[in-house]
Amino acid sequence: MEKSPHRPHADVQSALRLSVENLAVSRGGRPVLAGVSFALSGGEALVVTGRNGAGKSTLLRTLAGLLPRAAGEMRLEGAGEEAELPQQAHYLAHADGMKAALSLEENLEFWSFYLSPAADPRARTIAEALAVVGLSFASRAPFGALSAGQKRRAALARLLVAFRPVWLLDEPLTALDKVSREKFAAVMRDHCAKGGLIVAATHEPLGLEEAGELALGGAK
Ligand SMILES: Nc1ncnc2c1ncn2[C@@H]1O[C@H](COP(=O)(O)OP(=O)(O)OP(=O)(O)O)[C@@H](O)[C@H]1O
Repeated sequence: MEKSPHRPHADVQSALRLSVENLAVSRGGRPVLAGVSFALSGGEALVVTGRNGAGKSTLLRTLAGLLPRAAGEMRLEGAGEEAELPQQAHYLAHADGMKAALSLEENLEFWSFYLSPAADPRARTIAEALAVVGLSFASRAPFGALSAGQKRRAALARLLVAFRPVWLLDEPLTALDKVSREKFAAVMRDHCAKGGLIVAATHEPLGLEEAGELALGGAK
């Protein structure tokens, strides 16, 4: 199960490193993950694959600090003083994490402040993030009035309005059309080019051709 993804951007010299060793996680008293090990550095991406129920979401939730480990180690190095992985990571789940009655702008204002209360030059403004995901025209619309793909694009904008070096993405392309998929692939490549790292669970190609792959088979 161990996999070492190769470097998509050899020129990126980043001290950022995420290492996971012998991770085991149980859910509902049943082992879901066992012996999961991988390591990746700034500039790299890891694509997590596996059948339904293999434990992809479980792995991401564990990395995000939302599920306890039964065994194993997870370490993030080189991210600065506040080096705890959950505080350094954006976690994009299946759910979009937005309030239906608030406008897109209001939702992103909340996330920007919540995720990064201090101004950070590496973060995009809300207007910039909405432009990147092609939703400038809907900034005042209530989130609940958006289409499924527009909602997902809004959720992706959340990754941009606060800077976090680690992106944990669960099926990020769900409901996105072809153009939006290509745009988001470029956003992910840009994040890696700037020294960030990505762990993404997916059933379909993400457009990160040089990413490593971790194929989960589920715990025996
Ligand atoms: N809240 C829960 N309580 C108990 N078991 C759970 C819970 N959530 C998930 N599981 C179990 O954990 C296992 C792994 O689920 P997980 O969602 O991580 O799989 P996945 O690989 O992401 O699947 P999919 O491709 O369907 O999204 C499954 O067998 C599932 O039934």
